[in-house]
Amino acid sequence: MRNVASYGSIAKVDDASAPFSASSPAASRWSGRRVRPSDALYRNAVLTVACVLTFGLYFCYDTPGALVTDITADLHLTSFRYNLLVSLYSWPNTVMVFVGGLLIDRYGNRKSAVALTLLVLVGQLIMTAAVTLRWYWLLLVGRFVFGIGGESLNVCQSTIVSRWFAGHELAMAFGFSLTVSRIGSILSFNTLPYVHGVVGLSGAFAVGALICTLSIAAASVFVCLDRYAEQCRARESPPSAQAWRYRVDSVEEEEEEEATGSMAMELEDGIRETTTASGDAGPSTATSEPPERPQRGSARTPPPRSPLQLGLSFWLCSLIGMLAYSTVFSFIAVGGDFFHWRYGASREYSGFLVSLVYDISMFMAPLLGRSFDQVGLRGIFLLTSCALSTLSFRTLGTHNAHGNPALFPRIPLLSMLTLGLAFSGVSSSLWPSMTLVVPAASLGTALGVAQALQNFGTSTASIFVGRTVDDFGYDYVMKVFAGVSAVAAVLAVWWNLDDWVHHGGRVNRVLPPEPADEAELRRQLIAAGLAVDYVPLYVPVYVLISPQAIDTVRRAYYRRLGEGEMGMRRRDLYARLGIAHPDVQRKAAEAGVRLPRPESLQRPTGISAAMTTTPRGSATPPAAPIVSASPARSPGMVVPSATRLSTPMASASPTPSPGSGRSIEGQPQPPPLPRRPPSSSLLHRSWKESPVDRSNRSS
Ligand SMILES: C[C@H](NC(=O)[C@@H](N)CCCCN)C(=O)O
Repeated sequence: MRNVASYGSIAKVDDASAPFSASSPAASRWSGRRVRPSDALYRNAVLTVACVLTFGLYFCYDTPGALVTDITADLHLTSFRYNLLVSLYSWPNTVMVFVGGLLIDRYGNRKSAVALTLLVLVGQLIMTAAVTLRWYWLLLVGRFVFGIGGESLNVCQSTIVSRWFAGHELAMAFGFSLTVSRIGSILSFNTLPYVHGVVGLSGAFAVGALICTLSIAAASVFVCLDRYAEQCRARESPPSAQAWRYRVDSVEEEEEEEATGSMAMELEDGIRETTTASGDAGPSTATSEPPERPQRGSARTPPPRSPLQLGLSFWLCSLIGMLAYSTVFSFIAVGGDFFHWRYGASREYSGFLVSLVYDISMFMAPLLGRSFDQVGLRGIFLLTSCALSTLSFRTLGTHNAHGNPALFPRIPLLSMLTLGLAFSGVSSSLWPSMTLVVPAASLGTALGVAQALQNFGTSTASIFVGRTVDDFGYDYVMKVFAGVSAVAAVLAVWWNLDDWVHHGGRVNRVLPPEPADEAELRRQLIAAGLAVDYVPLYVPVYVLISPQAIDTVRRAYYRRLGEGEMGMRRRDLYARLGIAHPDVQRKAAEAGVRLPRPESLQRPTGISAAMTTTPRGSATPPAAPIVSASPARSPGMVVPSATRLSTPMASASPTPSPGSGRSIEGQPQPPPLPRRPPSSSLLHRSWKESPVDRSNRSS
């Protein structure tokens, strides 16, 4: 997968470790226990404030559109001047939002959220002052500032959502954020004309500024919630545990490792964890923002990737978004005019048809998001949505002899319904998919690039429409839009194939349940002494010296010697008794090495010494201890088979008593047998008593 340090996971880590048991957050608050970041209430609060972050932005973004006739009349704007004002949101963002993404990766979501909501407010206040003073140039300045803050705020919101809700809630959380944004747009279109009638243009812009303060309040609450989550995590997780990061299952391991310099282990029962000495990059990450930037304390902290390193999958996804969004956004900008011109629709009905795109998206976004979380298929849905978009524009642009749409005669409503569905599908599947194809540390950068491309596409499409409509008419524009959507669909096919072939179909997979459960399981294992809470650097070492690894090597070696299970057991018995195996004695004799006397062979170190002095180096390996593959279970705890891999030998075996020593690998020995003088009769009896052993011996 790709690694997103899910706040969900972090929250559950808190959940697992915190000494709370009450399930109702409200009840627990009254009973004295603190609310934990993993509580549903807490997470819903985070989602709410994350959604409200862009509410003011979307309300104000659509203010010129909602007041187009009033603005142009009151400020005496030509069509060109009006369009310049509108497009000044997008043009700077073909570059600036990319810079914003980099800064978000660098400074983190909390600082960014506050700074960007403030910037949006400042932009809106400048515009309010401009319409009051009737200074057009100031209006342009205000829109410019507003746009710079606004698009980066979109990116910031996406990174917050993806980090708190990574996993099986991701798309739904994105869906809710889209819904709130759409409500902002719809509210703007439906209330501002009335507000303007009551308080005038300045008042209408001031209402927008007022709503922007809501977003600032949301950003402030987010800072508190996020910081509290970080504190919980820091308090309840030991530093080494903080280095654990749980992966969203959809980013390939190799990408993860490449991106974070980490090592991923796949445990036997499919638990996938990533340990990392890194995390999101940033200068202030050492201790300040664990949820965003988990502790690393390592020089291996990778910087966010440069856009060129983000991979084909990301670029395809961004291009699809650019094409799909640019057609819809620029259509929305001229839709009212189009319906009036083509169908003679009234201003109200045209407005209704255009707003259907947002209306449908508002309702569909969380529903689609939930479906994506449950069935996956984001990539397939993005492809279907692009195809549906093609169909919608094609039907709007193809007309019969009477000038009515050929496929849906006199019912542009149907085309708009399908376009609304298509737009919902694109917006609901694109952004969650985006978070699955790039490493967490580069998410801000990636979303910045994607938004920059989208702004470039939208600005270009708007200019294209402006220049084309007069000469070739709307039908031509609709056909071009259908063609652009078809290209997006083709890219979506490519994107799906690439993802399927190279990444195992991650964008279409159902994300696993929150890895929090795994975190809890690990915590229980550690508490029970059945797993180690090791630091990332030790992981490769641990894999190499794990009981399984040693046992595998031992078995492979013995098999080469032609020995079966019983032969191996016999060697174990020798080892327990601290006696050199006859093979060892023979090889020692061949090599001219004097074995220590039997008394000293009681100590495995004696064996080790004897073994290591074997000149050929390939002499019989030490008799490795029998490793228990079934550690004891603590009451009420489910221990998966994975336990074996994560169970240190030290905890699987009692502490070696003096004299039991360690094998050559430094592993603790199983409990020693009662110390008695080595006796060949004892060994003899052991063999003789087992018929299997007997046959083994004779063979
Ligand atoms: C999330 C996405 N928004 C964007 O991509 C913004 N760049 C566009 C803002 C335009 C607001 N009407 C979306 O709205 O689906």
